[in-house]
Amino acid sequence: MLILHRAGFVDPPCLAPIQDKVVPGELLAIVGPNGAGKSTLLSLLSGFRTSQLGVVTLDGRTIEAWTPATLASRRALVAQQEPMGFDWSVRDMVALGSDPEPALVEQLLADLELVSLADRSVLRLSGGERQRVMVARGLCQLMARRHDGAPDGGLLLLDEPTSALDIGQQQRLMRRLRQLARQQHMAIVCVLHELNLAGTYADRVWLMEEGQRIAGGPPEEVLEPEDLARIYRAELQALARPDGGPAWLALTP
Ligand SMILES: Nc1ncnc2c1ncn2[C@@H]1O[C@H](COP(=O)(O)OP(=O)(O)OP(=O)(O)O)[C@@H](O)[C@H]1O
Repeated sequence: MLILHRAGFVDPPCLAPIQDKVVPGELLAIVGPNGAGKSTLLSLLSGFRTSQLGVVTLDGRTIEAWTPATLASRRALVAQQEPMGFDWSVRDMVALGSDPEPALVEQLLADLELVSLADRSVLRLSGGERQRVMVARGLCQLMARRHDGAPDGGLLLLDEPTSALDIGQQQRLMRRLRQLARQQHMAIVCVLHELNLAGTYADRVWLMEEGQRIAGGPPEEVLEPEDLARIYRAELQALARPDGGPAWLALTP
């Protein structure tokens, strides 16, 4: 489990202290306008930047105390627009750095709808295909390196994983991530711009504004149409859902 103990940054990009945890089995969405600090927060959660205020602990140890190799077995970060590097095949890219069982790679290729592309060079993919390859690679990193004593499925951090996906791919990816969080007992954190995806699939939502997490909780509590219209400076129409979940949000013409 990852716990933020009033962790944050004072040097730019700044992040006001956050006290919260990310729990195995949950899908957590981070939302907020451009420049609100979502990627900055991911750099804190991943340990790529060290907290300058409180501390971040993973499985009870400060994140800096982990060696790179053991940390890589417990958390994976898929950044926005990761470089593809060399002329690897999709299958090799998914497995890169993880030494997985071949069956795991084939399973992930099937899960992310990449089977027909498995032997193609990653340099010859569309934007959405590339995005799914990098999500599969992040999952492979955690699932291949899982050791017997691991308390849970680890922490997967995804920065805008749906930004290049069509609506069908968005739906299938978000459903699969939610299912993997449950089945693998994995904590999955997604930065999302599409608020309806956060409202539909996330167990909890953190809302960022100007370097602060201003709300955190179940989607129906955090995704308040009036607050969102103000924060995003957008004119929104809120449509009630029959199941009583958070309202669907549409842009007014
Ligand atoms: N190295 C840096 N030095 C100073 N400020 C930075 C640096 N990197 C980012 N920033 C600023 O910090 C703020 C937060 O950036 P961040 O990338 O976390 O936002 P974001 O919420 O992920 O935005 P987006 O939705 O556009 O991806 C922005 O105002 C950005 O300009």
